[in-house]
Amino acid sequence: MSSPPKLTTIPNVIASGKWLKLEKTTYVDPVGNTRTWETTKRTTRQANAADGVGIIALLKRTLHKDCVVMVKQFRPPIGCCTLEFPAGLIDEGESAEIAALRELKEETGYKGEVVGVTPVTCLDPGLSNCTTQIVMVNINGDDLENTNPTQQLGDGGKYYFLYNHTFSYFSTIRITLN
Ligand SMILES: Nc1nc(=O)[nH]c2c1ncn2[C@H]1C[C@H](O)[C@@H](COP(=O)(O)OP(=O)(O)O)O1
Repeated sequence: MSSPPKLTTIPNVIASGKWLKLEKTTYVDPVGNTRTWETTKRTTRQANAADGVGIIALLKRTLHKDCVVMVKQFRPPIGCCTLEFPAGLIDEGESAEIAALRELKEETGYKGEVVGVTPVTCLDPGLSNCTTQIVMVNINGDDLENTNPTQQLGDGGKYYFLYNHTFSYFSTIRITLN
């Protein structure tokens, strides 16, 4: 089976904010028609890295069933709380693995160990060029450092808001696996 031709695209910025921009992307389709597509992009993208990581973290404790660690948090675009895998943007100079362990510590308080990482994937390519790597992490729940995990939410931006509503807006949920 032959692979589809790589298309040349020309972006034209329609609107730009601190975190996101909206572009009109012009491209020529495989039969020669010039078309456009409305595309959102993150302004924070680092060279040679995915935009962010999603973390599938397994909490392992002696005499307990394993748990998947998730976070409940308020998400402004949908105006309500979601139950999600811990996740976050990759900072400048970070690998996906380092970003995953940092975000897991910040959002749940757990110290983890990376056991796997996926290739870069695009979760909503009809909307955005935004990319993610899923990082698989094990948490040794018997480790003293992991017996009383405390979130490390900063005191700026959304976290200031979250600090005052910690329980209802950002909490760790453990789902037991059978
Ligand atoms: N689209 C966004 N709009 C904002 O107003 N602010 C945003 C957007 N995307 C990210 N951010 C800000 C909010 C946080 O202060 C930082 C980092 O978020 P991070 O924790 O890495 O990622 P999520 O948990 O997935 O929000 O970026």
